[in-house]
Amino acid sequence: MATHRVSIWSLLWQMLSYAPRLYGTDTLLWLFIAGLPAIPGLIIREFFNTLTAKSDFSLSPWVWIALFLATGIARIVAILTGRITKTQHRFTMSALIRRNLLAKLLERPGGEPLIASGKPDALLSPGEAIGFFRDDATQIEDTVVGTNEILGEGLFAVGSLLLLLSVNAQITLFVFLPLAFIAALVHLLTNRIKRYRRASRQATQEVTGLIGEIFSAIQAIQVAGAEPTVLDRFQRLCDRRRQLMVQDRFFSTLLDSSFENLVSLGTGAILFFAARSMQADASALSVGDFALFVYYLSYVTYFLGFLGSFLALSKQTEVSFERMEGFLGCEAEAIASHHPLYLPTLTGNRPQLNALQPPQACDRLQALEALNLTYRYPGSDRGITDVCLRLERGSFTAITGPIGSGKTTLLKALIGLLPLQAGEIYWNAQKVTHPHQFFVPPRSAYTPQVPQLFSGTLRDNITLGLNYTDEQLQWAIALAVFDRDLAMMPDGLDTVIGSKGMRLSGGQLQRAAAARMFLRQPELLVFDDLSSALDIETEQTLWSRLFALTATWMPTCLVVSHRRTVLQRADRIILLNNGSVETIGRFNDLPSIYVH
Ligand SMILES: Nc1ncnc2c1ncn2[C@@H]1O[C@H](COP(=O)(O)OP(=O)(O)OP(=O)(O)O)[C@@H](O)[C@H]1O
Repeated sequence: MATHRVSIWSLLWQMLSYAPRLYGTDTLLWLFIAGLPAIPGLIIREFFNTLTAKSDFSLSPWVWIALFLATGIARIVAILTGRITKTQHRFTMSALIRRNLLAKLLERPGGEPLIASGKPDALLSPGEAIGFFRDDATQIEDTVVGTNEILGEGLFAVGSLLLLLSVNAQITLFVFLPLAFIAALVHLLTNRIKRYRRASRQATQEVTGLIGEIFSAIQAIQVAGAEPTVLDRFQRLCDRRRQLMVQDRFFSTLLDSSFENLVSLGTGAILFFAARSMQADASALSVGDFALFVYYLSYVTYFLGFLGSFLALSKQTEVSFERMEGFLGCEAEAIASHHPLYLPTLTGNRPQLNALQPPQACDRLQALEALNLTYRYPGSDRGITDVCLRLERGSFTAITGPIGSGKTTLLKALIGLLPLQAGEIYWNAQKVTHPHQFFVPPRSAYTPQVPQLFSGTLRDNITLGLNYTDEQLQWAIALAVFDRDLAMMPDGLDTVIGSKGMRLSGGQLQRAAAARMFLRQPELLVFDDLSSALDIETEQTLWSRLFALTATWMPTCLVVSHRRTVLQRADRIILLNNGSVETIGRFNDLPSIYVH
């Protein structure tokens, strides 16, 4: 969990030092874009002074007009180029945030529920989590890329201010009046700015979450005839979001317009005093000086309004970082940390990603021991308590027990998909300190009750991008008893299996996921209820093929099952009840009610 708050400015600095050359080029261009309008002011002064015969240059007014147009064209070219660098920098910034968010999410134990703001009762659906990748990443992107615009505008505002001071210092000092008001206003309203932003983000998250749930449960909604109820809830959430978004936007716009009005009032006051001073002493300000004053004043005042909006934006960006800290349970610096992104460069070069290599062999599993494993789901007393188990090399251990007795929780806690609240795990008598990083191929592989497959080809789903030969693939597929199914697929391994593997049956999904495990030849195979999707014969064939291999590869198996044939085959059975071990033994040791 985040322990100290890092300042938003230090985070922005961290972000913009990620691509210094790109940022530098973009900043230069924006200095140009912001600075070029300063030149017409001087031209205008000389133009008017030429007309009133007070110019030091004896040039025709047409020369000034031509120069005026040339500056305009130069600015258009700078803006066009600046747009290219700005776009590149913009997407680099949000890509870095998204990359870090994803990396942090993948570092977490995979089975741990997603929670917002570190509160166990604020569970998040995957749809809700998308808000961090979309809205918060974009918010940060906007602020980072806004820094060089504010820098450009600021630099030239300071230049203009110096010029104004040289023309008439007394009048110019009034410029600082609106600035003081703006700073005070932002300071005073910081909490409110952040509160409104938090509420609107939360409401958006809820709507996105419900959309995600509706899409994943569309069939269940139709079967239950729940469309009106779901739509009603959707409408209520949308209404709430509308109100909170309007509140947030209204407040931001109100702030922006307050800044502009403050600035306009300041401008009015300055012009009033300038006019009075001209009336009192005609030599104090020439017509050209007055024109120059008006021109540069708008330049300074525009910056003041912009600065006010940027300060408010930075407060809203603080909310984005705080939300991400709460969601990921890490410091904000980690969210802005530097890592390669492999994005195409401005010149179109696309950096090459290193090809992923299959996992290398690890130390052989001789014995896996777990002592007093305990995990209870956040905000409930359900889970597992003080579970001990020992798996010997090449053994076949089955976990069984009534529905909800904690079988899945035990598997997940053992292999680090859920963070342990108590207990210890030993691999060959060595303590495992980070199970979620340790129990991955080639040490261990796991197939959950509902395996996760992705839209793509069968080959991609089994290899997951690693370099395996077709021969290795065919071997793993045959081992998973998927060979006959594959033979009937017209495109073979290149068959596209649809979103989440929806074109496969439940049994095919399970066996495709099993092939993915076998391909990596892990020391430990963990299956959660393979029996639920396979008929007895197919499951028997799978185990027989697996055990026939012991000469080349001797995996240790830990499986959840209720099936009699599996329990009879098991070297050891762990019977769970209500989250605790009731019996450990062999098939004949089980109480008769558990033997189907
Ligand atoms: N994410 C969760 N949040 C809160 N409670 C949960 C969560 N997941 C599971 N539980 C509860 O923890 C207990 C153990 O669940 P678990 O899924 O481990 O049981 P199981 O024995 O695998 O059940 P089944 O045979 O139905 O697969 C159950 O009472 C369940 O309701």
